[in-house]
Amino acid sequence: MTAEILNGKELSDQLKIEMKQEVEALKQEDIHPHLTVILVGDNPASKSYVRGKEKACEITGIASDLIELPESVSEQELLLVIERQNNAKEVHGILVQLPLPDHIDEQKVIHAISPLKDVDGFHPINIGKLVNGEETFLPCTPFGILTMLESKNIEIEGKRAVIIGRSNIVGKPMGLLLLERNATVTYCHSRTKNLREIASEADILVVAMGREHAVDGSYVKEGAVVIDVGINRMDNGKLTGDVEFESAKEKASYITPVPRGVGPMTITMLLKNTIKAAKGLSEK
Ligand SMILES: Nc1nc2c(c(=O)[nH]1)N[C@@H](CN(C=O)c1ccc(C(=O)N[C@@H](CCC(=O)O)C(=O)O)cc1)CN2
Repeated sequence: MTAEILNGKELSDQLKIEMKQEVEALKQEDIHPHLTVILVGDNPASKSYVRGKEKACEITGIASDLIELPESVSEQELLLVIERQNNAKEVHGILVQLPLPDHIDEQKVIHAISPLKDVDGFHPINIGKLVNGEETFLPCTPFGILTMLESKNIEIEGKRAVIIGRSNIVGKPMGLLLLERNATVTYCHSRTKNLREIASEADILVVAMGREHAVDGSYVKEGAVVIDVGINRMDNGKLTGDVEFESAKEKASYITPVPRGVGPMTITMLLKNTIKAAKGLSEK
């Protein structure tokens, strides 16, 4: 079997056209979706992701502000900036680009963002709603993966899903979303024994390990859907995933590439959440 490629870039472009129309319609009702992105320091990858977010807002007509703070900013100062954005009536969504410098407590920062403006879906109130299966902002990467699966009508119910990686922003919420859709979910991580054996039982295999080519075709069941969340820069400067694409693609039914797979969907789902926040606030 050779897999069909799940092209996140193409799907993102299509969704952005639809969102542009939705934003135009909202503006007719005097609702102007507005996102504030806060970037601390000058990590090149973070800067590039933030630029991608600004560009995507521009394409869809969403207003965006970028607040750039120096690496040396204190936690207190950052919390004050967030508080100001929480109180700014025109702002619907707030996002603090991660990771943050070591002297800043990431959880404290996430807690400080109003749950109503938490378009990353990282606030414990929103995570709690996700656990309960209540309507909320879904974390953008898992939301993007789900949207890719749905775009191909890939069945989730009753399927065995294996998630390799247990981060708060990808692995944990991904498992919850699949569980909510009646998949049988197994989480694996760095201490998991017999990883290959467990992974090769998956109908849906999500790999978010942060290690170049950690998973190859021998981890993939014939006909499985393989989702690669990894973004690793190789010595030659090119990007590659956590999955060794060539061997995995020979076994899978669907597979995401890196680049142009999950990454672009992360940004597109942020726009979806910002529009949702704008609609929610307008109902008040
Ligand atoms: N506050 C947040 N911080 C971070 C998140 C997040 O969802 N919220 N996720 C990641 C980074 N990220 C978005 O912020 C992100 C990662 C990758 C891509 C992407 O489009 N990747 C491209 C390749 C880009 C390149 O050339 O470097 C691809 O895969 O095709 C977008 C967004 C951590 N931080």
